[in-house]
Amino acid sequence: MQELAGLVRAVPDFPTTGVLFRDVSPLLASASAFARCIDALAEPWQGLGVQAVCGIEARGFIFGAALAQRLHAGFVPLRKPNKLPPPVLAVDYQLEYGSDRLEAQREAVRPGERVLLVDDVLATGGTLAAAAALADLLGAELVGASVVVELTALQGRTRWQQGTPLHSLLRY
Ligand SMILES: O=P(O)(O)OC[C@H]1O[C@H](OP(=O)(O)OP(=O)(O)O)[C@H](O)[C@@H]1O
Ligand SMILES: Nc1ncnc2[nH]cnc12
Repeated sequence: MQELAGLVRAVPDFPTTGVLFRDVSPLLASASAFARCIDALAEPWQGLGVQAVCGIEARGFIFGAALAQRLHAGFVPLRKPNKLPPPVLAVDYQLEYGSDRLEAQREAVRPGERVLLVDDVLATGGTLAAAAALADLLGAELVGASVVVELTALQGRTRWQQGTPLHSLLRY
């Protein structure tokens, strides 16, 4: 985990002044670190019958697609507005630096399908909470969520639903 942490770059004042951006690009660029990261993300969910991994645009797609393969699950993209053809379901949310909307195709998940949410970073928790609300709208059974980086000072975990597992690999 130490090696993975060393491959997340801290970038001050990006994308706006006052934000310390955690950049996972160096981790992705290392074949061994990326593989270890996917191993570690998959570990808590082995044997829990995850049927679909829902990755959050954009960086959540990278980790989510690889994790879906590792868990022998399908992949469902949760996308920013106006990217998916209709019919879609949508949830609006606030970010550390702005507001946004997540959309999923209405038929993307079968009712009761066991889904796992994946993203690169948990900051204020708005994105992951919106993804959980979207999974609910889709009629999915939410098994839990995994993120690579948790920014603990922003207390995003307090916006996560109690009783549903939320795993993070690296905490700052
Ligand atoms: O916990 P929160 O405060 O909601 O923030 C976390 C979200 O912010 C970033 O995404 P961003 O919207 O910047 O999009 P990107 O992945 O397309 O760069 C990150 O990838 C998470 O999805
Ligand atoms: N500080 C941060 N670094 C990387 N991604 C983020 N998403 C929200 N806040 C972020």
